[in-house]
Amino acid sequence: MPDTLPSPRRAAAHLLGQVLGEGRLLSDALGDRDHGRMPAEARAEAQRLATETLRALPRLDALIAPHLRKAPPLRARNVLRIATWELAHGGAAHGVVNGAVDTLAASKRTAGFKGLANAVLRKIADDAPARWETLPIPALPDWLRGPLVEAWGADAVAAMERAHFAGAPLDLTARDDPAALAEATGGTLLPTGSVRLARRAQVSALPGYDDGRFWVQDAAAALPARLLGDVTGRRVLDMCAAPGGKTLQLAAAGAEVTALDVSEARLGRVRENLARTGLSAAIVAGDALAHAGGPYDAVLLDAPCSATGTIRRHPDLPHARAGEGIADLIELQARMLDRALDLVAPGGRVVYCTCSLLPDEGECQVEEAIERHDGLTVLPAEAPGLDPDWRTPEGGLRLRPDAWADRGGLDGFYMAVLARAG
Ligand SMILES: C[S@@+](CC[C@H](N)C(=O)[O-])C[C@H]1O[C@@H](n2cnc3c(N)ncnc32)[C@H](O)[C@@H]1O
Repeated sequence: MPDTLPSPRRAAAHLLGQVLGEGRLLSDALGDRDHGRMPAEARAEAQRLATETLRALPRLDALIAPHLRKAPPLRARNVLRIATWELAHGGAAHGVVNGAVDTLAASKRTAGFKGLANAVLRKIADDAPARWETLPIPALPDWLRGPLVEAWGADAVAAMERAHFAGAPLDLTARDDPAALAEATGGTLLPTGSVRLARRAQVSALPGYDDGRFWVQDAAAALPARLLGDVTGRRVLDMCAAPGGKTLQLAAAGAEVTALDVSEARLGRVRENLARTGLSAAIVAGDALAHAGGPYDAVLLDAPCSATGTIRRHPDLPHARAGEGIADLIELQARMLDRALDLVAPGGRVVYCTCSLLPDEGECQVEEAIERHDGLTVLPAEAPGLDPDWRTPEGGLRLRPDAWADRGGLDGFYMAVLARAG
């Protein structure tokens, strides 16, 4: 990027190029130094444009395609996609078209497409808002759709795709008083104890942020720590802790927490979160497979996974990835679960969880662990507000994005409470 700071539209086009051209996750591209130089508001707007464009990509391409004889290169196509999203969502034609033309003009590589963009976008502006709702809900790519249809059926996957397209509300976990947080923020207190805000909000401007009264955490992601029950004074290992949502919950509930993670950089986020909330935990940087502490009264293993349960928030994921690496993650999850069972004291509990929609990273891991370990049992999951529909045959909980559709959905998650023989 040049010395002058890019407009949010140009920065959004760059982010799209990183995801669709380079196969990078948006969260990684957002961490690039050049992006970090932009003012916070422009950064947030660029992220919003890139995220919503990725969420709607097939619809946008369907609106653009009839007006093109030949697809322009990716950079120019991404500018057209962003502008089309804006036009379909109430953007004034004049401003959006000029913005797209300026974005193309800012780079030698795209300047030649100014005239094309001007002509195409003017035509799209005429009918995009009316046609938008008539277009199909974007489908997941085949690499993910196939296994999900096999696991959950075609109707369930269609419902998940609707949930992905609808996006996610903003969920908060209260440090100490969920009802007071709901009142202060104008949010809804969910049956499981999270506070849900229907509208987008600048998190750091919400009441109680500076005093550390809450942290952002999806309602599904807030459940695994709750499944450990009363942890007051208990030694708990949070085995894959960063950025720390579950560490904060455990510390707020009175546990003596060890927050372990292999990523020193990500542990920086845990430190920041602990400092803001005034909570404490022992932070350990290291590989969970080599961790030699303990024994612990309980272990929470939020294992690295495909993150396919978070597509509502991260619609870049199915575009940046094509299922590569999942087999390695499944093997790592099994080894980590074995390690967690070694580190917990006899009679202690291990909560295993992943934010994945794939049974291979959830239900199957627990079934296979039970076959590998004599005396290992699955305890019934207990926490306020659990829906009976979430319970699975092997004793865990399966949460899908299409759950709680009338309340705004949930991230996809799997979790189970395992007890080592005493
Ligand atoms: C799903 S995220 C954890 C989210 C976290 N529990 C929370 O609630 O904020 C998975 C984490 O596993 C960490 N990780 C990956 N491999 C690891 C390993 N071998 N040992 C320890 N941590 C690891 C990653 O750095 C990442 O922070």
